[in-house]
Amino acid sequence: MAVSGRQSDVKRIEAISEIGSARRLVVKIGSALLVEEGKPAIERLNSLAKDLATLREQGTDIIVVSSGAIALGAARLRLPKGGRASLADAQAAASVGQVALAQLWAQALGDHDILAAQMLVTLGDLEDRRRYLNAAATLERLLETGAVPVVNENDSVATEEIRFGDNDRLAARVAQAARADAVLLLSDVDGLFDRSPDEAGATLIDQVEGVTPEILAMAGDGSSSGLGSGGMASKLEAAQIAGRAGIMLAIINGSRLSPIAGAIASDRGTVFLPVRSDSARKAWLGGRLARKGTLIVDAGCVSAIAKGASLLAAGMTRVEGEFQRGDLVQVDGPGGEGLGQGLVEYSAAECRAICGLRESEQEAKLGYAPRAAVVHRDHMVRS
Ligand SMILES: Nc1ncnc2c1ncn2[C@@H]1O[C@H](COP(=O)(O)OP(=O)(O)O)[C@@H](O)[C@H]1O
Ligand SMILES: N[C@@H](CCC(=O)OP(=O)(O)O)C(=O)O
Repeated sequence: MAVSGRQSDVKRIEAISEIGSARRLVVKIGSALLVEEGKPAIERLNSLAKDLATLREQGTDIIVVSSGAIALGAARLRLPKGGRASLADAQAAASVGQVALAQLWAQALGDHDILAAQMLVTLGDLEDRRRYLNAAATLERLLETGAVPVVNENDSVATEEIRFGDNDRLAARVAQAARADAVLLLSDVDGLFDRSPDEAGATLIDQVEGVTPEILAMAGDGSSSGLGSGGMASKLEAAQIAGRAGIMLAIINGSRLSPIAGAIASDRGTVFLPVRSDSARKAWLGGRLARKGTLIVDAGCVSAIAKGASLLAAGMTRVEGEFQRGDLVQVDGPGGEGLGQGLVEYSAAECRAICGLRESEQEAKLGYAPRAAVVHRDHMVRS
């Protein structure tokens, strides 16, 4: 069973109307769509399950990423603020709500003779390469058996600093792990608008090629519709993660009945075209989220990195954060512009000691022969 290797077996899909031809599809549904006033939105869930069953009959593997545990659990436990008043509340609510959520999916998919398989993951499960490959293998096996994995974050154990918090980025990471061709994020809006859809004159963007700073600005402060946590900002981050892995991502309106069939028929929504197809390992690295620190580099280093060179100590001007050798760090240019991220070859203290030094000057500071680079190009992914 191949779970690593290149992403080249991902089929290139460029329009919502082509979703039906996807070999493997991840569909994410948010809390706001699945839970209404503390109760499951059964009609919507059943209609979505019917769409998913149709796609499966046509030969598309389906993975569901479903939010809603906290919202459902909070209503059952009568917790304030939808269970989000504190981390402890959210974790308790998720424990109670996840049982209900799994039952709902088992029933909705079961009506179409499809077995639902619950899979709860934490950020750490997908950040560590070995655990990531293990999760990938589980997904692969489940799909082989014909079950539909229903994935959610394991909210009852995930801690604040190391959690996704939104299921948009989780969906993109799952798509990468499963080598899916496309991700559909179901929202309560038709897609990405050029400004908040509540503002007069807001226009739907049909297609995005590369999530630029201008595109990111359209999501505003990232606030969401209420029950959810990610807002449009986390959907754009998800698009970046998927795009880097060569996977198309689309945002469509999930509030209507038969949302996927409707979006395929009308081709309405926002499509984020895959920007490149990194190797599976580089795509995994680029999609990692838990950065431990930042290395700031000078203009010369910016152009060297742009040409594919490694990050050398001589080009480093500042080191932020505390990290150990092998940790993931962000790499920024002199103006704070994000250049990429990679696995660092030194601890933060060692980086500070050799910051700005040439190779010949480093040994005296380190007490041992310096390594080839601070971040080697093979372990760096550009933004
Ligand atoms: N530029 C934008 N385009 C579309 N929606 C936006 C934009 N800026 C902010 N939003 C808000 O993002 C919300 C969708 O995110 P969210 O509520 O987190 O959904 P979900 O719970 O489905 O993940 C929309 O209802 C809208 O209010
Ligand atoms: N994992 C959480 C959902 C996180 C979240 O709020 O996601 P979303 O509603 O998609 O913005 C839950 O099941 O309640």
